[in-house]
Amino acid sequence: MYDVKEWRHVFKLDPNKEISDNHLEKLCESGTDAIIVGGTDDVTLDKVLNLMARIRRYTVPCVLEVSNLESITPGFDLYFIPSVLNSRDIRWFSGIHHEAVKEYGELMDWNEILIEGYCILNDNCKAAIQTNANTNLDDEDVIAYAMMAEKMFRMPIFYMEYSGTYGDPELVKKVKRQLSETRLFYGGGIQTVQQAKEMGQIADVIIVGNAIYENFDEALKTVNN
Ligand SMILES: CC(C)=CCC/C(C)=C/CC/C(C)=C/CC/C(C)=C/CC/C(C)=C/CC/C(C)=C/CC/C(C)=C/COP(=O)(O)OP(=O)(O)O
Ligand SMILES: O=P(O)(O)OC[C@@H](O)CO
Ligand SMILES: [Mg+2]
Repeated sequence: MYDVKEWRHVFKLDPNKEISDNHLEKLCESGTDAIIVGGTDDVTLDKVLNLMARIRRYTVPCVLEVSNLESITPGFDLYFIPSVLNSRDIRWFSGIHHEAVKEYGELMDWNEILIEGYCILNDNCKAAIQTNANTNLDDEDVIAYAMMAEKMFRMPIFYMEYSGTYGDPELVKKVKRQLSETRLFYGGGIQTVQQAKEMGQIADVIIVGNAIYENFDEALKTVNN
């Protein structure tokens, strides 16, 4: 199922973290809609290739969320390219992307590439620090970024990224009301079934990341809620 419009739940696996074969099998066969491979720290080609090969034993769609140019490899079903709308540094919005397209544009299969308009909302997360994101945003600011993603840039995905901390369901609701075409991805701090239910009822897709490494049994239960 490679159509993100059909997705409700995704696990995000960090190539820089260990996962046992047993846990990986349970995630891949859980009924989740896809596995995203992505992270911020030490994402190397070797680690990405290793994780991709292990996920490839299963039929679940497998997506690379590109975090640097060095670790891009063929073999994934889809490629998600983050573009950080609230970065203070244009490199993370379009700069690296421009370099990449200049170098590899002719080789890229645009049918398998989706741009994610990221709005990073947790000041302390690694992605916010790396991209120098302005997280000092009120609700109207976030809604404006969502509208830009959909109406101005026609991005297929608007990603509310609270990485490591649970976000504000009321704000996610307000953003959801603004979007009709662009899919709303919510990620951050989902550790329990209750949280998955709450955000899953609002956002189009919820992403569960760190809980996989911190509380595996609870993370697994977040599917189908
Ligand atoms: C060979 C082949 C098949 C080619 C495919 C062609 C292709 C896809 C080419 C790419 C073209 C392109 C436009 C590339 C641009 C690439 C790029 C590097 C863009 C910048 C990405 C970016 C803005 C990264 C910033 C960080 C970020 C937003 C990361 C997202 C992931 C994230 C937030 C993870 C959570 O962090 P985590 O590490 O889990 O944190 P904790 O440890 O605290 O949990
Ligand atoms: O790791 P957590 O906090 O679950 O966040 C998931 C994902 O949005 C990270 O990019
Ligand atoms: Mg993480």
